[in-house]
Amino acid sequence: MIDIKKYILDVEDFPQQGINFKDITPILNHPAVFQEVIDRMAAFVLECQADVIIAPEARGFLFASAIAYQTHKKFVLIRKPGKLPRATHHVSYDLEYGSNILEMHQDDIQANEKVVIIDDILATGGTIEAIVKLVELSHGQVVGLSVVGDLTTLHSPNLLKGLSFQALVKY
Ligand SMILES: O=P(O)(O)OC[C@H]1O[C@H](OP(=O)(O)OP(=O)(O)O)[C@H](O)[C@@H]1O
Ligand SMILES: Nc1ncnc2[nH]cnc12
Repeated sequence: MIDIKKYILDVEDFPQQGINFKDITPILNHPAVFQEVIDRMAAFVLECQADVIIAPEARGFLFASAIAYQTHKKFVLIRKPGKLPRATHHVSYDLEYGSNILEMHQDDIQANEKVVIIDDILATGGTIEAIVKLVELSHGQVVGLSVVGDLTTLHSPNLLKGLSFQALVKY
C-alpha cells in the first residue's frame, strides 16, 4: 500500500498566516498514487451502498468525478454561490480560513436517496455540516463521508456521529 501522506505537502501560512495548508496536488501528479486513492475511496462508496456521490468545488470534484466514473454512481455538485444555473438550496458556513455560501440544485437529490460525501480535506467540518444541511433540504440521507486527509484536532467527533467514515490519512 502506498504511503499517501508522503504525497500531501505542508505549506505554512497559506492562504493566511497561521494556517498549515495541506496541498494534495502531488497526489494528482503521481498517477499510481491517484489511482490507489480513487480505488480505496470507490471501495468505501460501494460498501456504503450509496445512491449518490456528492462533493464540494473545487478540490472535492477532482476525487468525486473519478469515483463516480468507477462506481457508476450518480454525482451531484455542491458549488459556491452564483455558479449553478437552476433553482438552488443554499446554506452559509464557516471553514478553517473564512466563510461562504454553498449551493445545490433543488432537484438533484430525490427523497430518501442515500448520499456519500467526498472531499479532499476535513478541517473544522464547516463544509461537511453545510452539505449535510443541503442534502436534508432535499430530504436525502447522508450515510457516509470519505476524505483523503482528516485534520482530526480541528473538528468535533460529533460531526461523524451516525456516519460511516473513511480518512486515508489522519493528522
Ligand atoms: O472542514 P472545513 O474547515 O470546512 O474545510 C475543508 C474544506 O476547505 C477546502 O475547500 P475550499 O473552500 O478552500 O475550496 P477549494 O476546494 O475551492 O480550494 C477543502 O477542499 C474542503 O472542502
Ligand atoms: N489546512 C487546510 N489545508 C487544506 N485545505 C483546507 N481546508 C480547510 N483547511 C485546510
